[in-house]
Amino acid sequence: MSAQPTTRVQVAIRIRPTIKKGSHNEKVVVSQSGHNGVLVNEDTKNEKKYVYDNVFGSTASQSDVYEKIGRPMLEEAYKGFNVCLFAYGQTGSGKTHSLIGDIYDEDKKGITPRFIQDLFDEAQRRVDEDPELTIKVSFTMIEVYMEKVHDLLAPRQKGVESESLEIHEDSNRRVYVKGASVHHVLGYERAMQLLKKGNASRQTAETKMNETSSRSHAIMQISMSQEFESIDKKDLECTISLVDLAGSERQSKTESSGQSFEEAKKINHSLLMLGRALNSFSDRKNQDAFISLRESKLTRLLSESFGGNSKTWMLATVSPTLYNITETISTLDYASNALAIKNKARINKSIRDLEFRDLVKLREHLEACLTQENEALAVCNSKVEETNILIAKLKERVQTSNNVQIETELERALDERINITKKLKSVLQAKKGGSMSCFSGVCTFKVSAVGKEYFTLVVPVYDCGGPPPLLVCHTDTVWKDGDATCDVHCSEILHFPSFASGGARVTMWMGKFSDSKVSSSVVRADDGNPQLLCSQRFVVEDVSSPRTFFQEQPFYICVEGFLP
Ligand SMILES: Nc1ncnc2c1ncn2[C@@H]1O[C@H](COP(=O)(O)OP(=O)(O)OP(=O)(O)O)[C@@H](O)[C@H]1O
Repeated sequence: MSAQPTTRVQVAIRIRPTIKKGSHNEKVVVSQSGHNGVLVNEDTKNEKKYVYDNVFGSTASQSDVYEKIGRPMLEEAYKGFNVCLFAYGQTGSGKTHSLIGDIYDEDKKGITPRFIQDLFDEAQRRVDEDPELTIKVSFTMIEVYMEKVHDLLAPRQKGVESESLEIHEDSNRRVYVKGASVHHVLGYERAMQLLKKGNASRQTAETKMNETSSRSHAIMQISMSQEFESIDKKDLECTISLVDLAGSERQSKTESSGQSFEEAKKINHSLLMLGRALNSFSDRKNQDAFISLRESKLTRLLSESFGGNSKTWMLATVSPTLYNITETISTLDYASNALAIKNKARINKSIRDLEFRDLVKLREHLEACLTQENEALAVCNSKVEETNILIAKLKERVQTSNNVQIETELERALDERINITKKLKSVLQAKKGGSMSCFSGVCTFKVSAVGKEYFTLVVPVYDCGGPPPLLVCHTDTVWKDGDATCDVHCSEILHFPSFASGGARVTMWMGKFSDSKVSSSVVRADDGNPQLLCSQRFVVEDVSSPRTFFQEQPFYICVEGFLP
């Protein structure tokens, strides 16, 4: 597999303005230094400077923050990269203010509404420029509260706790929340309605530090696809994740008790796990990071954003006062760790694009077969024509003389014609490979863990007059003494198109090892779906860790259908 270029997580700090509360020590000890520095000045002797990608002082506007973070994210999203922004900081330091703000006030609205507005404006501009382009946008919003995942956009009944959802991984090892509602959105207004609804459903409570403190981590996810009618242009898709983390807090300061205390414990635990994962990544102990990302719901959901297929931004918010100095330093250290994390983002080309390319290749292949068959047919026809002429001449001579030699010649010529006809048939049969291929599609998957995994793969076949075929598979993977063994079994093809009644064949191979290609025999559909019973073992020796093996070994299965 070719190496992906790495991109570093972009880290910005926002220092909030002071709020007069009277009783606290409001002495300002944290300030901006240049466009990317933070100066911490607890007393005149202890001055420390931190450096990041961007720093916003207490007078920075919402628009300043958007231009430095939101706009570059939008540009990357339109190129087809997954992008993620997460806001981290002490409770009351301005995460929700920066990420969402007041959506009804032009000056006070945060990064998310500005991003969505620009996303739709840009979509309109692109569609006006290219009428063959369709841009689709969908919106999902979930929260992690007390280590449970909830859909913030699902209808809620008062007093009834909403359903807790499971986190799953698809065959490409992408994490998703099963059952979270996906809302297709046509414009800014609808997106704002959803954002407002999701925000209102979020768990908030009044604490000593913040009147409307977010008690959950909220993840807003926007999926965007750019589909072109012309097959010359590549379809693109991406996921945009905007994460408003619950605030880190010290129980002594927030004076939480009872339910609030339990909430605070869970919040602090998940943030601690996230911090450990950041530490491991910045220390490059990736093996440990892999493990810690699975230790809380939050880190699991954010796993792609650290070290994975995403361009990631972090906005850490801090208070400038001496009263909050311990939390501020902890946030600044947290953010410094994030500076060292490198991701492997790649442009996401959609499956539809592959279908088009497969279709074009198939058409070229069929046209080449047809040309070859026509040429073979023309050669055979001319030979048959020649022997017919010879036979006619010999018959004429037999009629005029009764020569034995001529009769023998005639018999030989007749035999030759039979042979040529037989040859013609076998040439045509060989060219068709038994029967004529009518579709082919290549599916890809990765194994996610040692053991058995059952799954179905969508066969990317374009225009087969119904739902695309589904390949039912399972894998059985063992990692022993440094050798990884993976048995891949294909058992059935569902939704098999009826026009391919000549049967089906599967060919499997493993990414790096194209010489590992193996094909099954052609299995007839016989009025139903082809039952394949096709298994193949792939072995890779000297694998340093199963994780390397799983992440780097895509498997491919080509499914072909044949005409009768
Ligand atoms: N940069 C800022 N400029 C003006 N007001 C701000 C700024 N940052 C925060 N605030 C105000 O401070 C209050 C608390 O901010 P916010 O709710 O965004 O904090 P938070 O970090 O999300 O806290 P929590 O983690 O408890 O949810 C809000 O009233 C918000 O409008």
